[in-house]
Amino acid sequence: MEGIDHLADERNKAEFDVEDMKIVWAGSRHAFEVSDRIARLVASDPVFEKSNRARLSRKELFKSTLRKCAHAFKRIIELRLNEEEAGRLRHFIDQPAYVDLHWGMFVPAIKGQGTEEQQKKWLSLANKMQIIGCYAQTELGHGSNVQGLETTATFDPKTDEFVIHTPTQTASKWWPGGLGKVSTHAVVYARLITNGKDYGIHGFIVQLRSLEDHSPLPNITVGDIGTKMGNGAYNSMDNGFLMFDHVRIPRDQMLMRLSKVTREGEYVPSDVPKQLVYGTMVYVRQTIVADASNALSRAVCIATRYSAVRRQFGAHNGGIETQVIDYKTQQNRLFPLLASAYAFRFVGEWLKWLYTDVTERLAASDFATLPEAHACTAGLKSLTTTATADGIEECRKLCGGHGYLWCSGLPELFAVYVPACTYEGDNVVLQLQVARFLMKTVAQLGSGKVPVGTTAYMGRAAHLLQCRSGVQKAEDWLNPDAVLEAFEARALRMAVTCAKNLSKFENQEQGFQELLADLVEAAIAHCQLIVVSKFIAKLEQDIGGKGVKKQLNNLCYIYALYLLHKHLGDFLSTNCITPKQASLANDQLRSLYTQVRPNAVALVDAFNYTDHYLNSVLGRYDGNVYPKLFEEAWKDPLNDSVVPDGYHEYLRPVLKQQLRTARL
Ligand SMILES: CCCCCCCCCC/C=C\CCCCCCCCCC(=O)SCCNC(=O)CCNC(=O)[C@H](O)C(C)(C)COP(=O)(O)OP(=O)(O)OC[C@H]1O[C@@H](n2cnc3c(N)ncnc32)[C@H](O)[C@@H]1OP(=O)(O)O
Ligand SMILES: Cc1cc2nc3c(=O)[nH]c(=O)nc-3n(C[C@H](O)[C@H](O)[C@H](O)COP(=O)(O)OP(=O)(O)OC[C@H]3O[C@@H](n4cnc5c(N)ncnc54)[C@H](O)[C@@H]3O)c2cc1C
Repeated sequence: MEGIDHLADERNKAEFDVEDMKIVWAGSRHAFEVSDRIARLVASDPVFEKSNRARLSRKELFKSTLRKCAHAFKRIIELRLNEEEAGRLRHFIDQPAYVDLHWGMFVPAIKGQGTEEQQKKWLSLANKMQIIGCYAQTELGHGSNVQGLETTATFDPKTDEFVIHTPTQTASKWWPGGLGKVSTHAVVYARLITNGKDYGIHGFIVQLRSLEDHSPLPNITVGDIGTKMGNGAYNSMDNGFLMFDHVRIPRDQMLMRLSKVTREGEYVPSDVPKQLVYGTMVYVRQTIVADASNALSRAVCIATRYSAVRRQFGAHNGGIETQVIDYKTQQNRLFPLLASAYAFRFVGEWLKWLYTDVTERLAASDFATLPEAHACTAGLKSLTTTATADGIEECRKLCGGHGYLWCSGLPELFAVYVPACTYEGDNVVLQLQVARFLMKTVAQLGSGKVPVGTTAYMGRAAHLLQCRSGVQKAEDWLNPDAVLEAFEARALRMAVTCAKNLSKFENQEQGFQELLADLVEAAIAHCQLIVVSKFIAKLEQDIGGKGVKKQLNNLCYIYALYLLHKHLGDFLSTNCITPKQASLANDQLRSLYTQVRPNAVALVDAFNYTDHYLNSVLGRYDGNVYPKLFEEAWKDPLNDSVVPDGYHEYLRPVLKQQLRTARL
């Protein structure tokens, strides 16, 4: 059956041009061409083989990761790949590795927080990978509470050095990726102490290992924190621990673009917001949002193709059974995830723009949009990673029993992805940042300060607090104004209710702690509004290609109406819509599922994933699932021999014993 396209019928049903949709998904023709070329390059290179990852021991997996990274770097140089191409190469190699932290956090931290001189010195080494760095912030005792970090950097004016020290066990650095076995250097976050005064958390470049033989430098204890969830998965990464025993570094290894310490030990505070020390996290959160659509689309691609291949029930007299994708329950679980993948793609594009915009403003000493950029990156990182992790698990269930097999690609994808809900800020902690931002914005309403950007809708409070939805028939839910008004009114009313409840407390912080759960829900409502509004804004752009806009339109309203259905309690209890209007939204949703159904396989083909990247028997492009499941099963080490190891020691005696007992 090799070579037959089992999904050909599905592909023939499509009502739009897949090639055009591929360009929309990639962001531009150029981005598509780069991705396509690099994906094929990776798929055809045997060093990047990954189908056996589950069967490797941790040590073998780690070594194979080192090999892949070294080979990738060699190819980057040989082929003179630019930054964009190198990024795609790392993406399609699809194996978490120290390079992620080196390029994704160490280098950006130096760029963002280092002086020009420091950048010149350290980036020239880091860019050639003559040093490899990680981002050592989290400690055993504190991760979310950055202000609670305990590691100290005490200035010694006698020697013009900082003394980096781990005063307690809980102060040990714990978790940094790339730290355990690879990094030669780290940006270490520590409390800066000079002239006996603690000035809070600052970044320092610290060498950890010898550049000659890789052994830890004196007074440094470093190692890997141990195996993490799942086979393969994130275990290719050497998340590490690190302790300092009065390690000395020159003063000029404090990252001094923001605040400084002089030769005399005087602390010169930053003349820009001190929160810029958190800038690397804002950058990475933005990349995590962009990446959410990759992970979710991958799971959705697998579940959609398999749902079209898989048949259950519906046959009489041995006839052909129903494709499971035709069940409305399957559609109601799958299509909102398909729509979310597209929604996250577009909100990711927008967030990238916002990040670039705030960076340019900061360079021009305009700090006005920093709080919004922080709130958006934090809130959207939280929203998209939670939905993606849950979505991958839902896709596994959508594939029935076979989804539980490692070779479905879904268990490993889940295990790799789920820590995104925790790293770079726990998702609840991040939504609470959004909530604080919203409470401030609500408090300023009526003060003359006009809310802008993603909170601009709050400026229309007079209308949004009392409006009633005008939806009268199901199709009215396809009106962008009706959808936006419902989402805006819900978000605003939830935020205002929280603010009112907060005002009943004498102590605002105590009130905030008491209302945490409601505040998180208000923050989520605000973030969902952002995603819906950016999807609608995308549809207002000039999108060409046969039938493409129609499909995106359907997906946009599936995303919005599914959220409305899922959070019906919010919409009803805030009186934004009536039960009748909710029921009309459901009718519209079902109709949209019917319209998406013939296009579903083509909509996931538009992601343009190679079989290598998907690494899934169930998600194969050709849909040839069953013979390939057998092939994979035969490859399992347990099937190397017909009679298993241990038979003579442990099985035979039991069987013989039973035989004797049975004879008695
Ligand atoms: C060989 C081939 C190579 C090819 C190339 C490869 C290319 C690869 C590229 C890869 C690219 C990217 C990949 C990246 C991979 C990532 C892998 C993930 C790794 C994960 C790393 C980590 O987890 S690092 C650790 C992260 N830690 C956290 O996130 C901690 C969470 N906590 C916090 O962020 C904060 O402390 C807090 C937000 C919770 C705030 O705490 P607190 O209430 O104590 O507040 P503060 O007193 O500290 O501050 C209060 C005011 O500051 C505002 N604030 C807070 N944070 C920010 C911010 N980030 N920006 C701006 N403002 C901020 C806050 O709002 C308060 O403001 P006011 O209310 O106005 O006072
Ligand atoms: C795979 C992985 C890779 C990582 N890589 C790095 C790295 O490279 N560098 C680095 O420095 N760190 C790294 N980390 C650490 C990561 O950033 C932290 O784990 C993360 O910030 C969460 O902090 P925590 O572990 O202290 O969680 P905690 O804060 O202890 O969270 C525990 C629970 O408490 C809740 N909670 C905490 N505070 C509050 C609050 N104020 N209000 C309400 N609820 C609260 C949380 O919601 C959560 O449910 C990594 C972590 C993982 C899992």
